[in-house]
Amino acid sequence: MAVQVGILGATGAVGQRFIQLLDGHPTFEIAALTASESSAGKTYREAAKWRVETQIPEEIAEMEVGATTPEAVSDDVDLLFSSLPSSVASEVEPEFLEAGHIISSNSLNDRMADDVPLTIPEINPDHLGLIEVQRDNRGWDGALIKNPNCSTITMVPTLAALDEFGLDRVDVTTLQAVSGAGYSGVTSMEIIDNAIPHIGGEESKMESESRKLLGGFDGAELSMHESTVNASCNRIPTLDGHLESLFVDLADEPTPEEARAAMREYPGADLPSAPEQLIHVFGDDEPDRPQPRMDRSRENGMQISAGGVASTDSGLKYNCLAHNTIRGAAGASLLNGELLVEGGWI
Ligand SMILES: N[C@@H](CC=O)C(=O)O
Repeated sequence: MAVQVGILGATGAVGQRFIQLLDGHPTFEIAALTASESSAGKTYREAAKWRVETQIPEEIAEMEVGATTPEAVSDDVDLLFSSLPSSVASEVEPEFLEAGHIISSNSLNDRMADDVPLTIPEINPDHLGLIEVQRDNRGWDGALIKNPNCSTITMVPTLAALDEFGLDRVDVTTLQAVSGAGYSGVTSMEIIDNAIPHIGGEESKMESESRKLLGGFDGAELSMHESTVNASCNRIPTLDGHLESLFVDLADEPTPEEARAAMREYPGADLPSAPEQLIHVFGDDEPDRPQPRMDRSRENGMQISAGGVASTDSGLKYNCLAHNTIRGAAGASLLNGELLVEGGWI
């Protein structure tokens, strides 16, 4: 049986990635597309300036776009994906939740709320149990689940793999693609021949979300992971794919070989859109990988890459990379939607 899904904020950059990733999905069928009032009533083709490298699926191009209100979305829709700007999402998502909808959201609001699961299916699927706590607290029948920010998703799988060695401290510097800022987020005059050493709010997101993802859940409450995470975030003129350089302190001082093996062997998830292998790890013979253009599309853009693993005085250093608008945004919400189905929440 197909699961009927809707996309809130379907015309934006991440909304378009949802449409691309849902095309041909084995269980999810798009039944609703919403956008701002000015797009409501138009066909998707009229409402959206399509910017993804594949074509708009024909049946989606002709679908009518609705307003982003619970009244405009049929009760038959089983799952909503949200890629709304957080200022809109913080107003509108509660209205859908009170109307009983289940939302897998990429938006920033509520990611750090104590009763909202922030999940990466391969890392902390057990945190979905927070939905019961959320329903008790908020008194709604719906459910809200969030995925982390793209730059957090890029590094956390590698940290989860290394945590078996006792993760104490992480210092990360990012080189983030322009698509992370959304369409026209950074102008060509600002970014060509340049790098911008500031992305508003990004550092604190990486520092807090990563510790929630790696933290524990005892069935009632979450606890944050005890490590210290320091982030420095930079915008560079790549189109897609966030590259990050990490220095990590690990209590057990693994060798680079042991660290590479832990990352390679870290288990994936048995979900339709999950990569076969979560982390692709480059060896010493390819010290210049991963690279955004070469490695962001591995396993349909859903795989994380790591490389350059080497020892330091207090631990290890390495680089990692992920496709920010696929694995780091729409693909992350999609996987969380698949996790909700697998867990019987839908
Ligand atoms: N906040 C991120 C979004 C991810 O792609 C960024 O600015 O890059």
